[in-house]
Amino acid sequence: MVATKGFHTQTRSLLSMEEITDHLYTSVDSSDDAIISKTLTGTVTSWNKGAEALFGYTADEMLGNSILLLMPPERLSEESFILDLISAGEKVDHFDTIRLRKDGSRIPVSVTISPIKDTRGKIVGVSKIARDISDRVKLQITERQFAAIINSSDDAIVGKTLSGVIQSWNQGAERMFGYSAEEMIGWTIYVLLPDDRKDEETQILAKLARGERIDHFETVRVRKDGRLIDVSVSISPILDKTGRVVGASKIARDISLKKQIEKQLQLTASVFSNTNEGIVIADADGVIVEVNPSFLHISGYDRADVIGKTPELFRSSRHDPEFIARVRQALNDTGTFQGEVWSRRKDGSAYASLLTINSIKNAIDRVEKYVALIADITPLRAKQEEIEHLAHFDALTDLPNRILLADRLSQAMGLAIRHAQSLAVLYLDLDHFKEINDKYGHDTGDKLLIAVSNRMREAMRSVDTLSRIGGDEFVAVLINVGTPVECVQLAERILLACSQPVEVDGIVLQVSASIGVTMYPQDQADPEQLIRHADRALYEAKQAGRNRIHLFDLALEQEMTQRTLQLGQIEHAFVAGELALYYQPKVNMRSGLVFGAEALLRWLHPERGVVAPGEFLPIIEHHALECKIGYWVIEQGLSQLNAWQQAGLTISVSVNVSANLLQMSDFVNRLSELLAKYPAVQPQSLELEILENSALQDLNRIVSVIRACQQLGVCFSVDDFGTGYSSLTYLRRLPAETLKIDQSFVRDILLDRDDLAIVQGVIALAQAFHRKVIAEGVETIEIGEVLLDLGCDLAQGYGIARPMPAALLPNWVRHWTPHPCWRGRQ
Ligand SMILES: Nc1nc2c(ncn2[C@@H]2O[C@H](COP(=O)(O)OP(=O)(O)OP(=O)(O)O)[C@@H](O)[C@H]2O)c(=O)[nH]1
Repeated sequence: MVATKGFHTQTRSLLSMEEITDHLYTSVDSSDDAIISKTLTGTVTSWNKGAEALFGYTADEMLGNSILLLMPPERLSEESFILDLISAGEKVDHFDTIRLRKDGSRIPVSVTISPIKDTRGKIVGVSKIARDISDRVKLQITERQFAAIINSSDDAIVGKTLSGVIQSWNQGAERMFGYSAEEMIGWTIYVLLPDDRKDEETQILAKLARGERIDHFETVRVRKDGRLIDVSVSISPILDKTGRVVGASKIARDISLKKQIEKQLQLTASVFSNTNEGIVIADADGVIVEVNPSFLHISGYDRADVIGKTPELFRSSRHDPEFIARVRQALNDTGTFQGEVWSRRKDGSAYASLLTINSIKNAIDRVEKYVALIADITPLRAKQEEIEHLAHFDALTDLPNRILLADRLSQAMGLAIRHAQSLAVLYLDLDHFKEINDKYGHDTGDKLLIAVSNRMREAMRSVDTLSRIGGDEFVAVLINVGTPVECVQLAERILLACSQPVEVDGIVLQVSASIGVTMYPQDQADPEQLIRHADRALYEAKQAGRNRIHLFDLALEQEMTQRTLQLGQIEHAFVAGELALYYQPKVNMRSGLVFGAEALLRWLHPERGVVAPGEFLPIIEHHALECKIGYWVIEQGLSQLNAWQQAGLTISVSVNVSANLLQMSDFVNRLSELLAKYPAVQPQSLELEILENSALQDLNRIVSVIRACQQLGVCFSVDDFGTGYSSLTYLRRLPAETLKIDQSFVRDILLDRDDLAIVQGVIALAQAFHRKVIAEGVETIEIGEVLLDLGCDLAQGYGIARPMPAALLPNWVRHWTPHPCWRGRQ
C-alpha cells in the first residue's frame, strides 16, 4: 500500500484520476497477492483476482460477504484482534497466519493489513494484502527438519571451507569429537587430525578442490580429550551456483566399536586358524558347521568330509556307541563336557584327545551351537604310557618289575580266595650266572637273561606272571596250580626251559636255575611274605645243590615264627628281671655235709608262674640271648657265692654252661672278668656243669677251654653223664673233676637192673679215672641207700631238697640232717 501510495503520489500530476483508477485496478488485478478490502465490520468490499486465485472464491461470491469465511475456527479471534489494532490506526505488517480456502483447505498466508481512511482521515475500512507463503513455509519446515535431522544424527556432519575452516558443526560432531559448535565454528579442521595424519587433510582438500567426493574413507581422528577414534568419513564438495567448489560437507562416523569388533574377529579368526587345538563347531543338532585347520590336521579329514556330518564319524571303537549319547547328556545337564577321549582319524587309527565341549546359547537360553576343543594328547599319552611302562617293567627283559609283581600277586591272591584255588609263587635264580658274566662279559650276560626270560615266559601260561626282580632273579606267580605235585610240575617246565641251551652272539650257553616255591593259601602269608618264603625255599634249593625245585616248608616256617615270638618274650623277661636262679643243695649222704648247690634257672612268669628252663632254654640256643643269659647266670652264681660267704655259708655253687657259650672265643676272658668282679670268692667254689652231649661236639676245643678255665681255679663237672656216647678215650681226655650221673638212670635204679648196671659202671669209671661222682635225681631214701652201697656218697634230688630260692637255702642248710639210714651205712 505504501508502494501504491507512492505510485499514486508520483503519478498524480501526470495522469487523470480515472486513468489512475484504471491503472490501479489493473495493477491490483494483475497482482499475485490477494488484495482485499473490507469494512470495519468485516464485510468484503473488494476482492481482486489474486484473492480469487488464493482463496478459491470469486469476487461475486465474496463481495458483501463476511471476511470470516476465510477464518479457520481456531483463528476467529484473530479478526477482532486485528480490527482492534486497525481501529487504533495501526498497521499490521507481514502477519503470518492460516486462512481457509473455499475448498476447505488451509493455506499459509502473510497478511499486511492497513486501515482505509476517508478524506477526513476517518477509518472507514481495512485493506488487506495476503500472500501465499506455502512455499516459504514448506522451505522453512524442510530446513527445520533438515536441521533437526542433522542435529539428531549420531554422525558428525561438518561443513568447512576449502581451506579447512569449519562452518557448521552438528551435535553429532560435538558428541564424537568433544568440541562444541562454538568452539569449532571458524576454527580449523586440522585440530582433529593426529600429528601423523596431518597431510591426509591436505590430500582431501586437494581432491575436493577437483570436485571429487571421498566415500567411506576410514581413518583416525583425535578427540578434544586426546583420545583417538576410528572414523569413516564421506566428504562432498559444496558448489556455488556457478559450479565452483566453495567448501565441503563432511560426514564422519565413529567406527571405533566396529574396528574393535573387527579386531576381535580378526583375532578370533586367527586363533581359530592358528591354534594347535582342533576346533569343531556344531549346530544344536550336532551337525558340524565349521572346523579349523588344526582339527583337519589332527583328524586327517578334509573339510568337505566333515561339514554336515555328526561327531559319530570320529567315534573310536574304544568308546561304545552310547558314548556320544553320554556326552550329549552331560551337555544337556551342565552345558559342558570335558574328558579324555579316543577318536578315530580318517585312516582309522585312534588318537587320544582332551575334549572340551561348550554349548553356546542364544538370548532365549536355547542352545544354538556347540564348540568342541580337541587337544591331541596322543604324544603325551604315549609319553605317559612309556613312563608308566618304565615304572612297572624291567628295562632289560620287559618283564613286570617288583612293583607290578606286587600288584599282580595281590590280585591273584584275591582271585585265588574267591575261586577257592591255589596259586604258587616261584622265586627263581640262575645258577652260577656270575660265571657267564665273568667269562663272556656283561653284554652277553644281558642277552642270556633276555633269552632265558623269553624261554621261561613261553613255558608259562598266559595267565601267569613272570617278573624280573633284579640281576638273575625272577619271580613267577602261577595261578590255579592245583595240588603241590601239579605245582611242582609247572615249576619243572620252567626249570627245563631255563636249562635249554641258548645261542647268544654265536656262543651256545647253557645255565640251570634253582627255584623256591610256596603256595597260597596253604602258606597264609601276605604278598611280601610269600615272596620271602619262596626266596627261603630257593636258598634251600641252592644249598641242596642247585638246578632243582624246593618247596617252602610251612611247618618249619611256622616254628620259626613261633621261635621269633618266643625269643622276644624271653628277651623281655630277661630285661624285666623275670629270670631267677633257684638253688638245689648237693650233699654228702654219708657225712651229712651240704657242700654245694646247683644254680637252676627259672622264669618267674607273671602269668604262667615258675617256668622250668627246659621250656625256654632250647629256644634261645644259638641266639645271642643264649650267651647273654649264660654270662648272667655265671655272674648271678658268683654274686650269690659272695653273699653266702659273707653270711658264713661256705658251699660251692655250680652253674650250667652250654657248649655254645663255652666255645665263644672270649669265654675264658669273660669268665676271668666276672671272677675279678668278686675277688672274695674262691674260684674253686664255682663249678661249671657241661652237658656230656655238648662236650662231645668239638672235644679238642672244649678240652682246651676247660683247661684254661681250670687255670683260673674254676671246677667242672660233666652233667647227665651216661646219656652221651661216652667212651673211655673221651672220659680220659675230658679234664672235668666230677661226673654227674644222669637222673634218668638214678631214678629207676631200684626197678631197672640195666640202669643199676649203668650207675655202677659210671661209679666204677669215676673211681678208675680218679673223678668225683655225684648222682642227681635222688628222689627217695632207698635210692640214696643203694647209691651209698655202690660207693656214691654225693647226691642231689627231690629226696634231699627241691631247688629253692637263694634266700631259703641258708636256713635249709642249718636244719638239714641226712636220713638215719644213710648215716648208719658203712
Ligand atoms: N649281565 C647282567 N648281570 C647282572 C645283572 N644284574 C646283576 N648281574 C650279575 O648277576 C650275578 C648274580 O649272581 P648271583 O645270583 O649272586 O650268583 P650266581 O653266580 O648266579 O650263583 P648262584 O645264584 O649262587 O647259583 C652277579 O654277578 C651280578 O653282578 C644284569 O642286569 N645283567
